Amino acid sequence: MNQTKEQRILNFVLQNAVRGDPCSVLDTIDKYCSQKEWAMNVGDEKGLILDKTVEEVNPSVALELGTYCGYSAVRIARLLKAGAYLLTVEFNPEFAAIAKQMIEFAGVQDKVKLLEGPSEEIIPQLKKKYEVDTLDFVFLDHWKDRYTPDTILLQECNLLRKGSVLLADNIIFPGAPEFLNYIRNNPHFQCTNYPSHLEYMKVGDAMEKAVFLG
Ligand SMILES: Cn1ncc2cc([C@H](O)c3cccc(CNC(=O)c4cc(-c5ccc(F)cc5)cc(O)c4O)c3)ccc21
Ligand SMILES: [Mg+2]
Repeated sequence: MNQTKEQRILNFVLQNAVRGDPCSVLDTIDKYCSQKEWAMNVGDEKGLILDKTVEEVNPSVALELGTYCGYSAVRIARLLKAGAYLLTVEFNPEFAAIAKQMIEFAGVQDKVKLLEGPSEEIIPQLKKKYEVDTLDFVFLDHWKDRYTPDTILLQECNLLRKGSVLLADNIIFPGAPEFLNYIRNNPHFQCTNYPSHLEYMKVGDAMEKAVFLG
């Protein structure tokens, strides 16, 4: 049976990265996806913006929407303080299986809880089923037309508190115009744009940070 691209990425990591070393896993994925097969990981350039935001927020509880192969889950988890954790949501079972192995190989499995299912189902379960009070940090990287409804759902479920930080990928490419319009015209959010480039390409992209004002 032919391997999927995501399986090829995982195998390249298992054979070339250092087990238990998150940075080596990230570097190995970036090497494969820039030299062999492009894939929609946040990548090394936008990854630095993600790193700086996570370090600035220093979250106790973080949420990621769109795990894919686990690249940004590893990227976020490696920066979390003792006792802090990341909940990452993936609805595609193949991607979830790859990400689980990627996260375990990187050695960050104790800091990451991979939740399988669509965000619109998982978000309303976070308080009762996953014992979340509020979220300190949310990374949005799933379907771009879901950024706005899920941001609204997070507010409706009282999962944001004054100072909660959202960071959204792909504001320019593929683009999230409806989200940009929603969040920038919403008085409950303070927005900052971070111009960058599409992962592994010379194409322009950007990330948008939105701080919830309560
Ligand atoms: C509801 N729900 N709940 C959980 C959940 C999880 C998923 C999956 O993880 C998933 C699957 C497919 C696509 C995405 C979104 N990502 C993208 O579409 C993207 C595209 C490109 C790009 C750029 C240039 C191209 F030419 C083509 C694609 C660059 C990027 O960085 C991306 O993030 C996410 C989906 C819906 C989900
Ligand atoms: Mg993305």
